[in-house]
Amino acid sequence: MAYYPPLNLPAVVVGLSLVAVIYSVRRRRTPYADLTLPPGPRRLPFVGNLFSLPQSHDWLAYQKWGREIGSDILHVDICGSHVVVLNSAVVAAELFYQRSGIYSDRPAMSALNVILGFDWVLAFMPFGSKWRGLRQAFYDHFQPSATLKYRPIEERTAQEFLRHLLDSPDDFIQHIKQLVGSAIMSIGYGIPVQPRNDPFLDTGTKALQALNLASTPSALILDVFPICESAYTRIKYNDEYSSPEVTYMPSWFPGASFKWERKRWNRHVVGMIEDPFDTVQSAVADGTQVPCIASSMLEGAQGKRSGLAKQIPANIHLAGIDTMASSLASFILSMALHPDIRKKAQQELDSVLHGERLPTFEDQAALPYLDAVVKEVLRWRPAVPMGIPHRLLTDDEYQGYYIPSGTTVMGNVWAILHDPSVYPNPDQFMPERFLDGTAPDPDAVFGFSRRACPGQHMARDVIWITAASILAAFDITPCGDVDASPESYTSGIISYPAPFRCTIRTRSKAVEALIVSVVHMDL
Ligand code: HEM
Repeated sequence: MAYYPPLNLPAVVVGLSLVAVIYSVRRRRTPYADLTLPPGPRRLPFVGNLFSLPQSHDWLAYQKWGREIGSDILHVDICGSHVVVLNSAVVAAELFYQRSGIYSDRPAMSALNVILGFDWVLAFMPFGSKWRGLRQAFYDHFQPSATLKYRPIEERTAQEFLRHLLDSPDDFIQHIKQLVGSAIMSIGYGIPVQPRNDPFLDTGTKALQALNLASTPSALILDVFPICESAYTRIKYNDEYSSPEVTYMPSWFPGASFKWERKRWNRHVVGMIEDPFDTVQSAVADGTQVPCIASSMLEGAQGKRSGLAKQIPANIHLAGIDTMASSLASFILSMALHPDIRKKAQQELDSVLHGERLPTFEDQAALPYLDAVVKEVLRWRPAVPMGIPHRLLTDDEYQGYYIPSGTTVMGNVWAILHDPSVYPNPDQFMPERFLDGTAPDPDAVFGFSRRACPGQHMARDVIWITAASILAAFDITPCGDVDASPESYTSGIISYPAPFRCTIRTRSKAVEALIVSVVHMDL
């Protein structure tokens, strides 16, 4: 549940008005002065759209505004700070892909980067040399051919998940988190996780709570102020992580309540990157380490020198855990609500496995319908529906509109994947759309261009093998009324289904025996 700290309203208005004046003076000096900004909702003087910003489910509000205005590019003004929202695949391609050199930066996200200490997170780093180095190292471990190495771990964790489901099917959400956490900790650190209250996963959960907290509108207001811009510039160009501007900011300053939040959350943010890495270092020293990304990087000179060995696995943990858990929860929800689709996917699985074994990645080519089901889950309920904001590096002109340097540019993943001209009847769950070649793959779910999710191949694999394993072994039916409406999902960077109940039963005694025989040795 997001927590919104109280705002000091008069201070907000005075501060923001000052910023608005600065921005309007800046604007008049540009060669784009005659062009208009993209269309958007009506703005008030100085504060712009500050008071009409969506309070929740931004992706739905921006989709609606776009339809009302009749434009798939929208402009929103927050006290002179510009936000542009892209509601279609075409505009996202033309800006994010064709002009990637200027549309791949990130906004300052001061509450996250400067105050809470998330400056090691690739997803929040400015477009620059530090980002490039980490992204390249990430790519080395997560390009398609490299991710094949992780498949045995993913198959094993999916089988363990079946065993947990067999023991306590009602706790399926807890088991999903355990499954994803187990895969990530094995691949990243070679560390097995505890069945309950695992210390590393618990620290990660708290750090992710802090992340949600610092992504609320009141925290993002910090970015409107030049003082934060200055702190950000130091980080960007001088590789500095301390920021006196923010540290000495008075407590009445809008958004500054996050300074005090630092005390509460920073130890979890730091613990998430330090604790498992310390464990790996000790195990390497005494020769007991299991091969994993952290240990392989520690063996390489580059990883040792630059801290990459610490940052890469922590980034997998932070970026991978809730995103994959959300998608798997949506998969279970979609299967509970669509028994015909579930049965069709199970028939396909039965024709390949004959009830004699559990699925492996070798079966993937023979299961096109299941593949389409997984794509439809990603499209129907995208885990990061508003994407992660990009930032424009220079002034730009598009379709006769002026887009100022520093604009925050959001690809509305939800609107793109629910565009009826690309995905007819977008609100319906219809895997068939991916079988007849009419619908493009829902790649936007993983973001755009140079910032697109580098973990997407692993994510697709984990979701696929888990979906195949569940359907091979279990029937899923709803318990009472289940609400899967877009509004029932949580708001925030990562969106999850509201808690729901369903009945998960093994399909036969034979498959039950199969699960026990495959997994009992590992538990
Ligand atoms: C269903 C699962 C996932 C979804 C829906 C997802 C989605 C996204 C999205 C939308 C972005 C932002 C892209 C942009 O800015 O345009 C992103 C970035 C990122 N993702 Fe994922 N992700 C998933 C799983 C993973 C996993 C498993 C990992 C790690 C192995 C990962 C690592 C990252 C990283 C490091 C970034 C930052 C990239 C950058 O800023 O350069 N993600 N992801």
